[in-house]
Amino acid sequence: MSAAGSAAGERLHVVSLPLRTRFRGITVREVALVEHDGGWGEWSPFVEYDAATSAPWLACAREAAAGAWPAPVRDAVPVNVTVPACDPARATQIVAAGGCSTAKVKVAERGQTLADDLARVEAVRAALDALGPCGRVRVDANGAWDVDEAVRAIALLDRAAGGLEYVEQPVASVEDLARVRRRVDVPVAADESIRRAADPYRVRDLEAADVAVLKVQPLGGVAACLRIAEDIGLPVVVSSAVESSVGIAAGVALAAALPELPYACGLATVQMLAADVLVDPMLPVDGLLRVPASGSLVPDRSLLARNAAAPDRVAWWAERLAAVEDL
Ligand SMILES: O=C(O)CCC(=O)c1ccccc1C(=O)O
Ligand SMILES: [Mg+2]
Repeated sequence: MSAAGSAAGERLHVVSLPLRTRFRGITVREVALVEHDGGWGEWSPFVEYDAATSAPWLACAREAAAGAWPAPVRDAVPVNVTVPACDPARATQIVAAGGCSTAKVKVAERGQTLADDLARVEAVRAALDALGPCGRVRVDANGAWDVDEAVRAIALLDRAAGGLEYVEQPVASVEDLARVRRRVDVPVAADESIRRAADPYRVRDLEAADVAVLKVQPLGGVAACLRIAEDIGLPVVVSSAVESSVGIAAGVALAAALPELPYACGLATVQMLAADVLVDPMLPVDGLLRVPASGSLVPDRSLLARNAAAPDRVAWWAERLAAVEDL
């Protein structure tokens, strides 16, 4: 069995979900699901994260399991297809299968060149145009460029995309983000500068971004993100950490509760998984994710069993949970 006991009647179920295409250097996404009093939440900090980094992710899972999400103001959330740093032929397939008119393309991956990124973005633009007239392309560099590299790459990618909707985290530091923003016409989105920062509001104070990307787990849950959204004064894109459908439901709850949602959200990532924990997974139809009426979702027992992680991994997650609780 994949369950391990923990504090106060909480149970942890660890599953190992294969990815269809390598992403962030991983081919399997290991996630823990927290069950408490009939409620469920996902706790899935990446395996390399330490206890302190993993703590807000646990707060998000417990908020979900407690059924403590705010009421939605919309019944569907527009989403983007996510294109890993793959070859152009694979990118074409992913966009065609995704059925979303907005694509987010990973760029600046270690070991690849700008020419690789340009070829991928050109393929994505062509695949979107084959789907319909309103295709949008955004790119995410995960902070990999320096300022000069970013300025040059953004100009070329903007051309290859036939216009970029925005560039996400082109450089690592918030100071550099502000420098890039002053040198390019393409809007700049902040991701790591918010979710990994001691102070997410420096992005606002330095006028470093046009868009705030919020991920519910690293930022401590739906209520915490709603507060950040209100205070940061930027349009928000809710994005996933490549979660099972249970984790995606938390992102959907945030996106559904935001007063304004001007951009497609990065919540279609169940498309990247070859297995999931719900019989009816959180997959978009025509670029829209339906907001579930019941809020937090209950995983299917047989899918939990089928995708259960190995016993040594279950033990590792139980220890990890104990380490977060000892903080
Ligand atoms: O936003 C998306 O389209 C998908 C989610 C995504 O890109 C992501 C997933 C896991 C970890 C980091 C990131 C990221 O946005 O950098
Ligand atoms: Mg990002």
